[in-house]
Parts: sequence; structure tokens; C-alpha cells
Amino acid sequence: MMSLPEKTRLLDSLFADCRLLPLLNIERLADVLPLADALSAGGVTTLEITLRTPLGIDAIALLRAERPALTIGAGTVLDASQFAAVQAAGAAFVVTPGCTEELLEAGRDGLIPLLPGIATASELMQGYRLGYRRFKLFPAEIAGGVGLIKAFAGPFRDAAFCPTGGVTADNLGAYLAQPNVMAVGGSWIAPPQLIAAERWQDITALAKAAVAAG
Ligand SMILES: O=C(O)C(=O)C[C@H](O)[C@H](O)COP(=O)(O)O
Repeated sequence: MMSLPEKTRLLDSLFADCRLLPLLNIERLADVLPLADALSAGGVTTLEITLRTPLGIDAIALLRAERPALTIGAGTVLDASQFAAVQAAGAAFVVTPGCTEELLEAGRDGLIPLLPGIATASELMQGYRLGYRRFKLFPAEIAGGVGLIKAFAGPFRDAAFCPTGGVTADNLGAYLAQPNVMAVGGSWIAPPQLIAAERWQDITALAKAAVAAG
């Protein structure tokens, strides 16, 4: 089993080539492969399927089987049983909006890395105490945005963040310019209305623009 420092290194390696984490809510299973291909064509290498819809687990398993070159994370994981389910479906890592003791322990003891969600120094320190050094900052813009990430760089010198929630094409560059930003996440690269309309080329264009900003 991997230690937390090994899981930290694995997370860093997933974003070494592309610091983007498009967040996908899957409403129709038929969208999964064309959507993943549209993002790949734009240069995306890692994406997050949320459990916000009941198709999340099936979508993760489908991508794992059909698009093995992509790295698939699972998002909106809220408890240890969901952690176990996405791990079994083949997720490469787990992202959560917040952190509970149960989830932090599941991420420590599980087979795949957890990127726990935090919005305050105190939440960060609960994970830090166990050995976590990589965190999702959620909701990034509301919690303090780039200013908060800069402030965290003072006391938490070896921590890095994946801001998510309110990241757009307009503020993406400011986040990526921070040395303690490991990646940025969000739905702006594959907006629900473009997925619903199967506008795959528009999604490729949004992905290309975001990759260019990184
Ligand atoms: O579902 C989760 O796991 C979350 O924690 C929330 C998402 O990360 C944000 O809602 C994405 O925010 P937008 O990019 O502004 O749409």
C-alpha cells in the first residue's frame, strides 16, 4: 500500500504535463466517450467524474475500460463507502468537496490518493496532521481565491492546492501563476449546456484555450 508521501508524489505526477482537472457531471452515458475524446483532443490528460449523478460510477468504469490513456478521478465523494465504490470502479484518485475524519482515514488507508477539500487553515491542518500535503480548495473563489492561496503559502510551505469552484477562463491564469497551485479544477471547460447539445468541438476549443493558459 502507498504511504501518504507516495500518494502526494503520485498526485503531482498526474498533473506534471497538464495542470487542468475538468469536472464532468454525466447525465447520459452515451456522452462519456465523445466528451472524453473532445477533452483529449484539446490536450487534457486528467479529468474528474463526479458522483453528483447516478451515472458517475458507470462512467468511471467505462472510461477505465475504453480510454485507458486518460487518468480518471472521482469527485463529489462524500463518505468512505463512496470512496470504496469509486476505487473498485477504477478511479485513479478521489476528490472531495470537504474533509471528514472518515474520509481522511479512507484516503490514507486506501489504494488510491485522496485530494481532500478544504477552505480554511484549520481544515488544512487536520489533513496536514495525518500527512496530507495536497488539497482541493473549495469553493475557491468564495473562500478567498488567489489571495487565500498566497496566504497559505506562508505557514504551509510544502502544501499545494487544486482550486475549484468559480474558476473560469478569466481567472485561470492568476491561479496557475501561484507556485503552490498544483492544478485547477472546474466545470468551465465542459459546461453542462455544451455537453447536452453534444457540442464536442466547442469543448475541444475550451480545453485548448485552458491548456494554452497553463
Ligand atoms: O462536486 C464537487 O465535488 C465539488 O466539490 C464542487 C465542484 O468542484 C465545483 O462545484 C465546481 O465548480 P465550478 O467549476 O464553479 O462549477
